[in-house]
Amino acid sequence: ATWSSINEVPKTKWDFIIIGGGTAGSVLAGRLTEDQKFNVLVIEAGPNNEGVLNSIVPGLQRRLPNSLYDWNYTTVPMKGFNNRAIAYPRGHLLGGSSAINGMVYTRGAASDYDRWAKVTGDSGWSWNKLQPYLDKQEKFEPPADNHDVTGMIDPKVHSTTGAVPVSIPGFPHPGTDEVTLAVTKELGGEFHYNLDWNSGRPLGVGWLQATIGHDGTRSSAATAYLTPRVRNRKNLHIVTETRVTRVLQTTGTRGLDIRTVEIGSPDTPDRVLLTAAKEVILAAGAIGTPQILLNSGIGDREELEALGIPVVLHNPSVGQNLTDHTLLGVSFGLKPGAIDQGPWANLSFDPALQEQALALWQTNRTGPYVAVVPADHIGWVRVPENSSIFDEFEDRSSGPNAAHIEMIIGTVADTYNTGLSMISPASRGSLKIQSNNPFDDPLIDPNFFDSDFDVLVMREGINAALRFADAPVLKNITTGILGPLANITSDDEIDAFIRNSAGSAWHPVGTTAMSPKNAGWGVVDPDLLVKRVSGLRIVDASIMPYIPCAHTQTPVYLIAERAADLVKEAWK
Ligand SMILES: Cc1cc2nc3c(=O)[nH]c(=O)nc-3n(C[C@H](O)[C@H](O)[C@H](O)COP(=O)(O)OP(=O)(O)OC[C@H]3O[C@@H](n4cnc5c(N)ncnc54)[C@H](O)[C@@H]3O)c2cc1C
Repeated sequence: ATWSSINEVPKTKWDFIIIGGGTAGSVLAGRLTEDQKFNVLVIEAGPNNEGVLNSIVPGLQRRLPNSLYDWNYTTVPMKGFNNRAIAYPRGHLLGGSSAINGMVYTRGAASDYDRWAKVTGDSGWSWNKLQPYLDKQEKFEPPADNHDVTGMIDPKVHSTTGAVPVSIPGFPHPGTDEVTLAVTKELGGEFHYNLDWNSGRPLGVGWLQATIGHDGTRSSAATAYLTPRVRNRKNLHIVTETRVTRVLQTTGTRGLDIRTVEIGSPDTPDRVLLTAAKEVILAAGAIGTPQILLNSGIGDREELEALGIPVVLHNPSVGQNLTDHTLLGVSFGLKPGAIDQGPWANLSFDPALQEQALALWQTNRTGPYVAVVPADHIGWVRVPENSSIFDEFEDRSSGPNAAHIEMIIGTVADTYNTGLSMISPASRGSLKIQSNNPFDDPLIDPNFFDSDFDVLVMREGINAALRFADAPVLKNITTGILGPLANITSDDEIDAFIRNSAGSAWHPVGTTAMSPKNAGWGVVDPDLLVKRVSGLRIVDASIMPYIPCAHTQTPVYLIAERAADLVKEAWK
């Protein structure tokens, strides 16, 4: 059942307490309670996801950041961003960030996972060994408008039997799509048509896939794994609007046995303590998880002591290695009438059209709101092999089939857009706490563009967008690049523009990274148990040692699906 106060939850013996009912937490809750002998409690800080219209209708996604369903964080000012601080949304409801995200469904390159396997010494994290978990995770369905997807995806690399409905856009944009596909034919090479970039070999341009199924509705970890049937299980209890402040040594145990969870609210000094018989599983995400560990005295000794927090375990890796992708919009003007965009061309700006789109969605799940944005393709490209970048810097991508840059391609009104993401970053940031008050916001420092490599690759991304737009079919109908890039040519000016304009793709990972079992760095072992502690596991985006060249929800789903098996195996 789902409750909204810890006082309502029946008192019982919990085998597992999951902190955070987000993307990973929902998967774990659903999978662990398949075994009736496990009694599971999920504690989620945000509200229930059920009935939250903005989270249900894909086209209303943009209303979720900076709302009640967002933690509403801001980063620290970042030097590489010319001292800009930026908003940093994180999901604050059941389903977590999967319930507020952009729904793009990407897996990255096979070599991204093989790199995890290599650095952790656990082949279980390799692309091949993770395939069964992809099968359990994905439920590929026909798109909302039922169009034939032959030639638009490779069915061999998709599962139709997993938990999370996935499809390609159910409201395509024929005029734009025709142009984009014509570019792939004209240019080929780095922009060749890739039938399915979710095959482990992403390079090229192919159709966008999203966690939106046949019903034109967002699938989140909560809608897919915490279905009404699952919530009815006697061995699953979910409590929302309840915040975990710390994890604690369990009374009567020796060594560092941490299976006790402290719940609190800023409105009262009262705290509730709950203990799990088997494990506490931290799934509070790349920001929440290290924050709870630091509040609990697990982190760098000197920094904790400076805040007056008693040190439980000295581990300077906690909160380090924060890695994220940067984003930069690059647009080209379209000649009037060059692409027939139908009646919805101004949807993004026109409230009357937005009302019509919502009405259509509500009537029969059709219209533009079955998709999140009017973009139907993604291109994945590499910096050319002969680029001088590699004279100075080592390549940070996971291998020759991994991408450095992502281009999200579509049109809005009279602009043809290539949203660029720098997805092979060298920069690493950190997550720290600013006081011993667990309710204070953490200090989030993605440290974007700390490394010049990242700026140079982003500049190469702009060059790639220019090469793309130079295809005759596009060149004929566009008026050139828009914004400041139209008037600047020197590398220094371009770099300044990048540092002044880029944002985040909202993909923070790596703040409690996994490392080999006896490594002197890292926070969790390859089985995701916290090093030098018993009873405490971490399952979420924090454990990634490297960020994949992918939007991060699918990698999190894979981590959580495998983790569920690791936990079941440990307690069978
Ligand atoms: C705006 C936005 C757009 C994105 N777009 C995409 C996209 O299009 N495609 C994609 O693949 N990825 C996208 N991502 C990234 C992706 O959604 C995340 O990487 C992924 O969902 C993270 O999963 P997680 O389980 O690690 O954390 P989350 O899903 O964030 O879950 C953490 C949960 O823990 C809860 N929690 C935190 N602290 C506490 C506490 N102290 N007590 C109790 N509960 C707590 C949170 O409320 C949350 O529910 C986007 C993210 C955002 C924010």
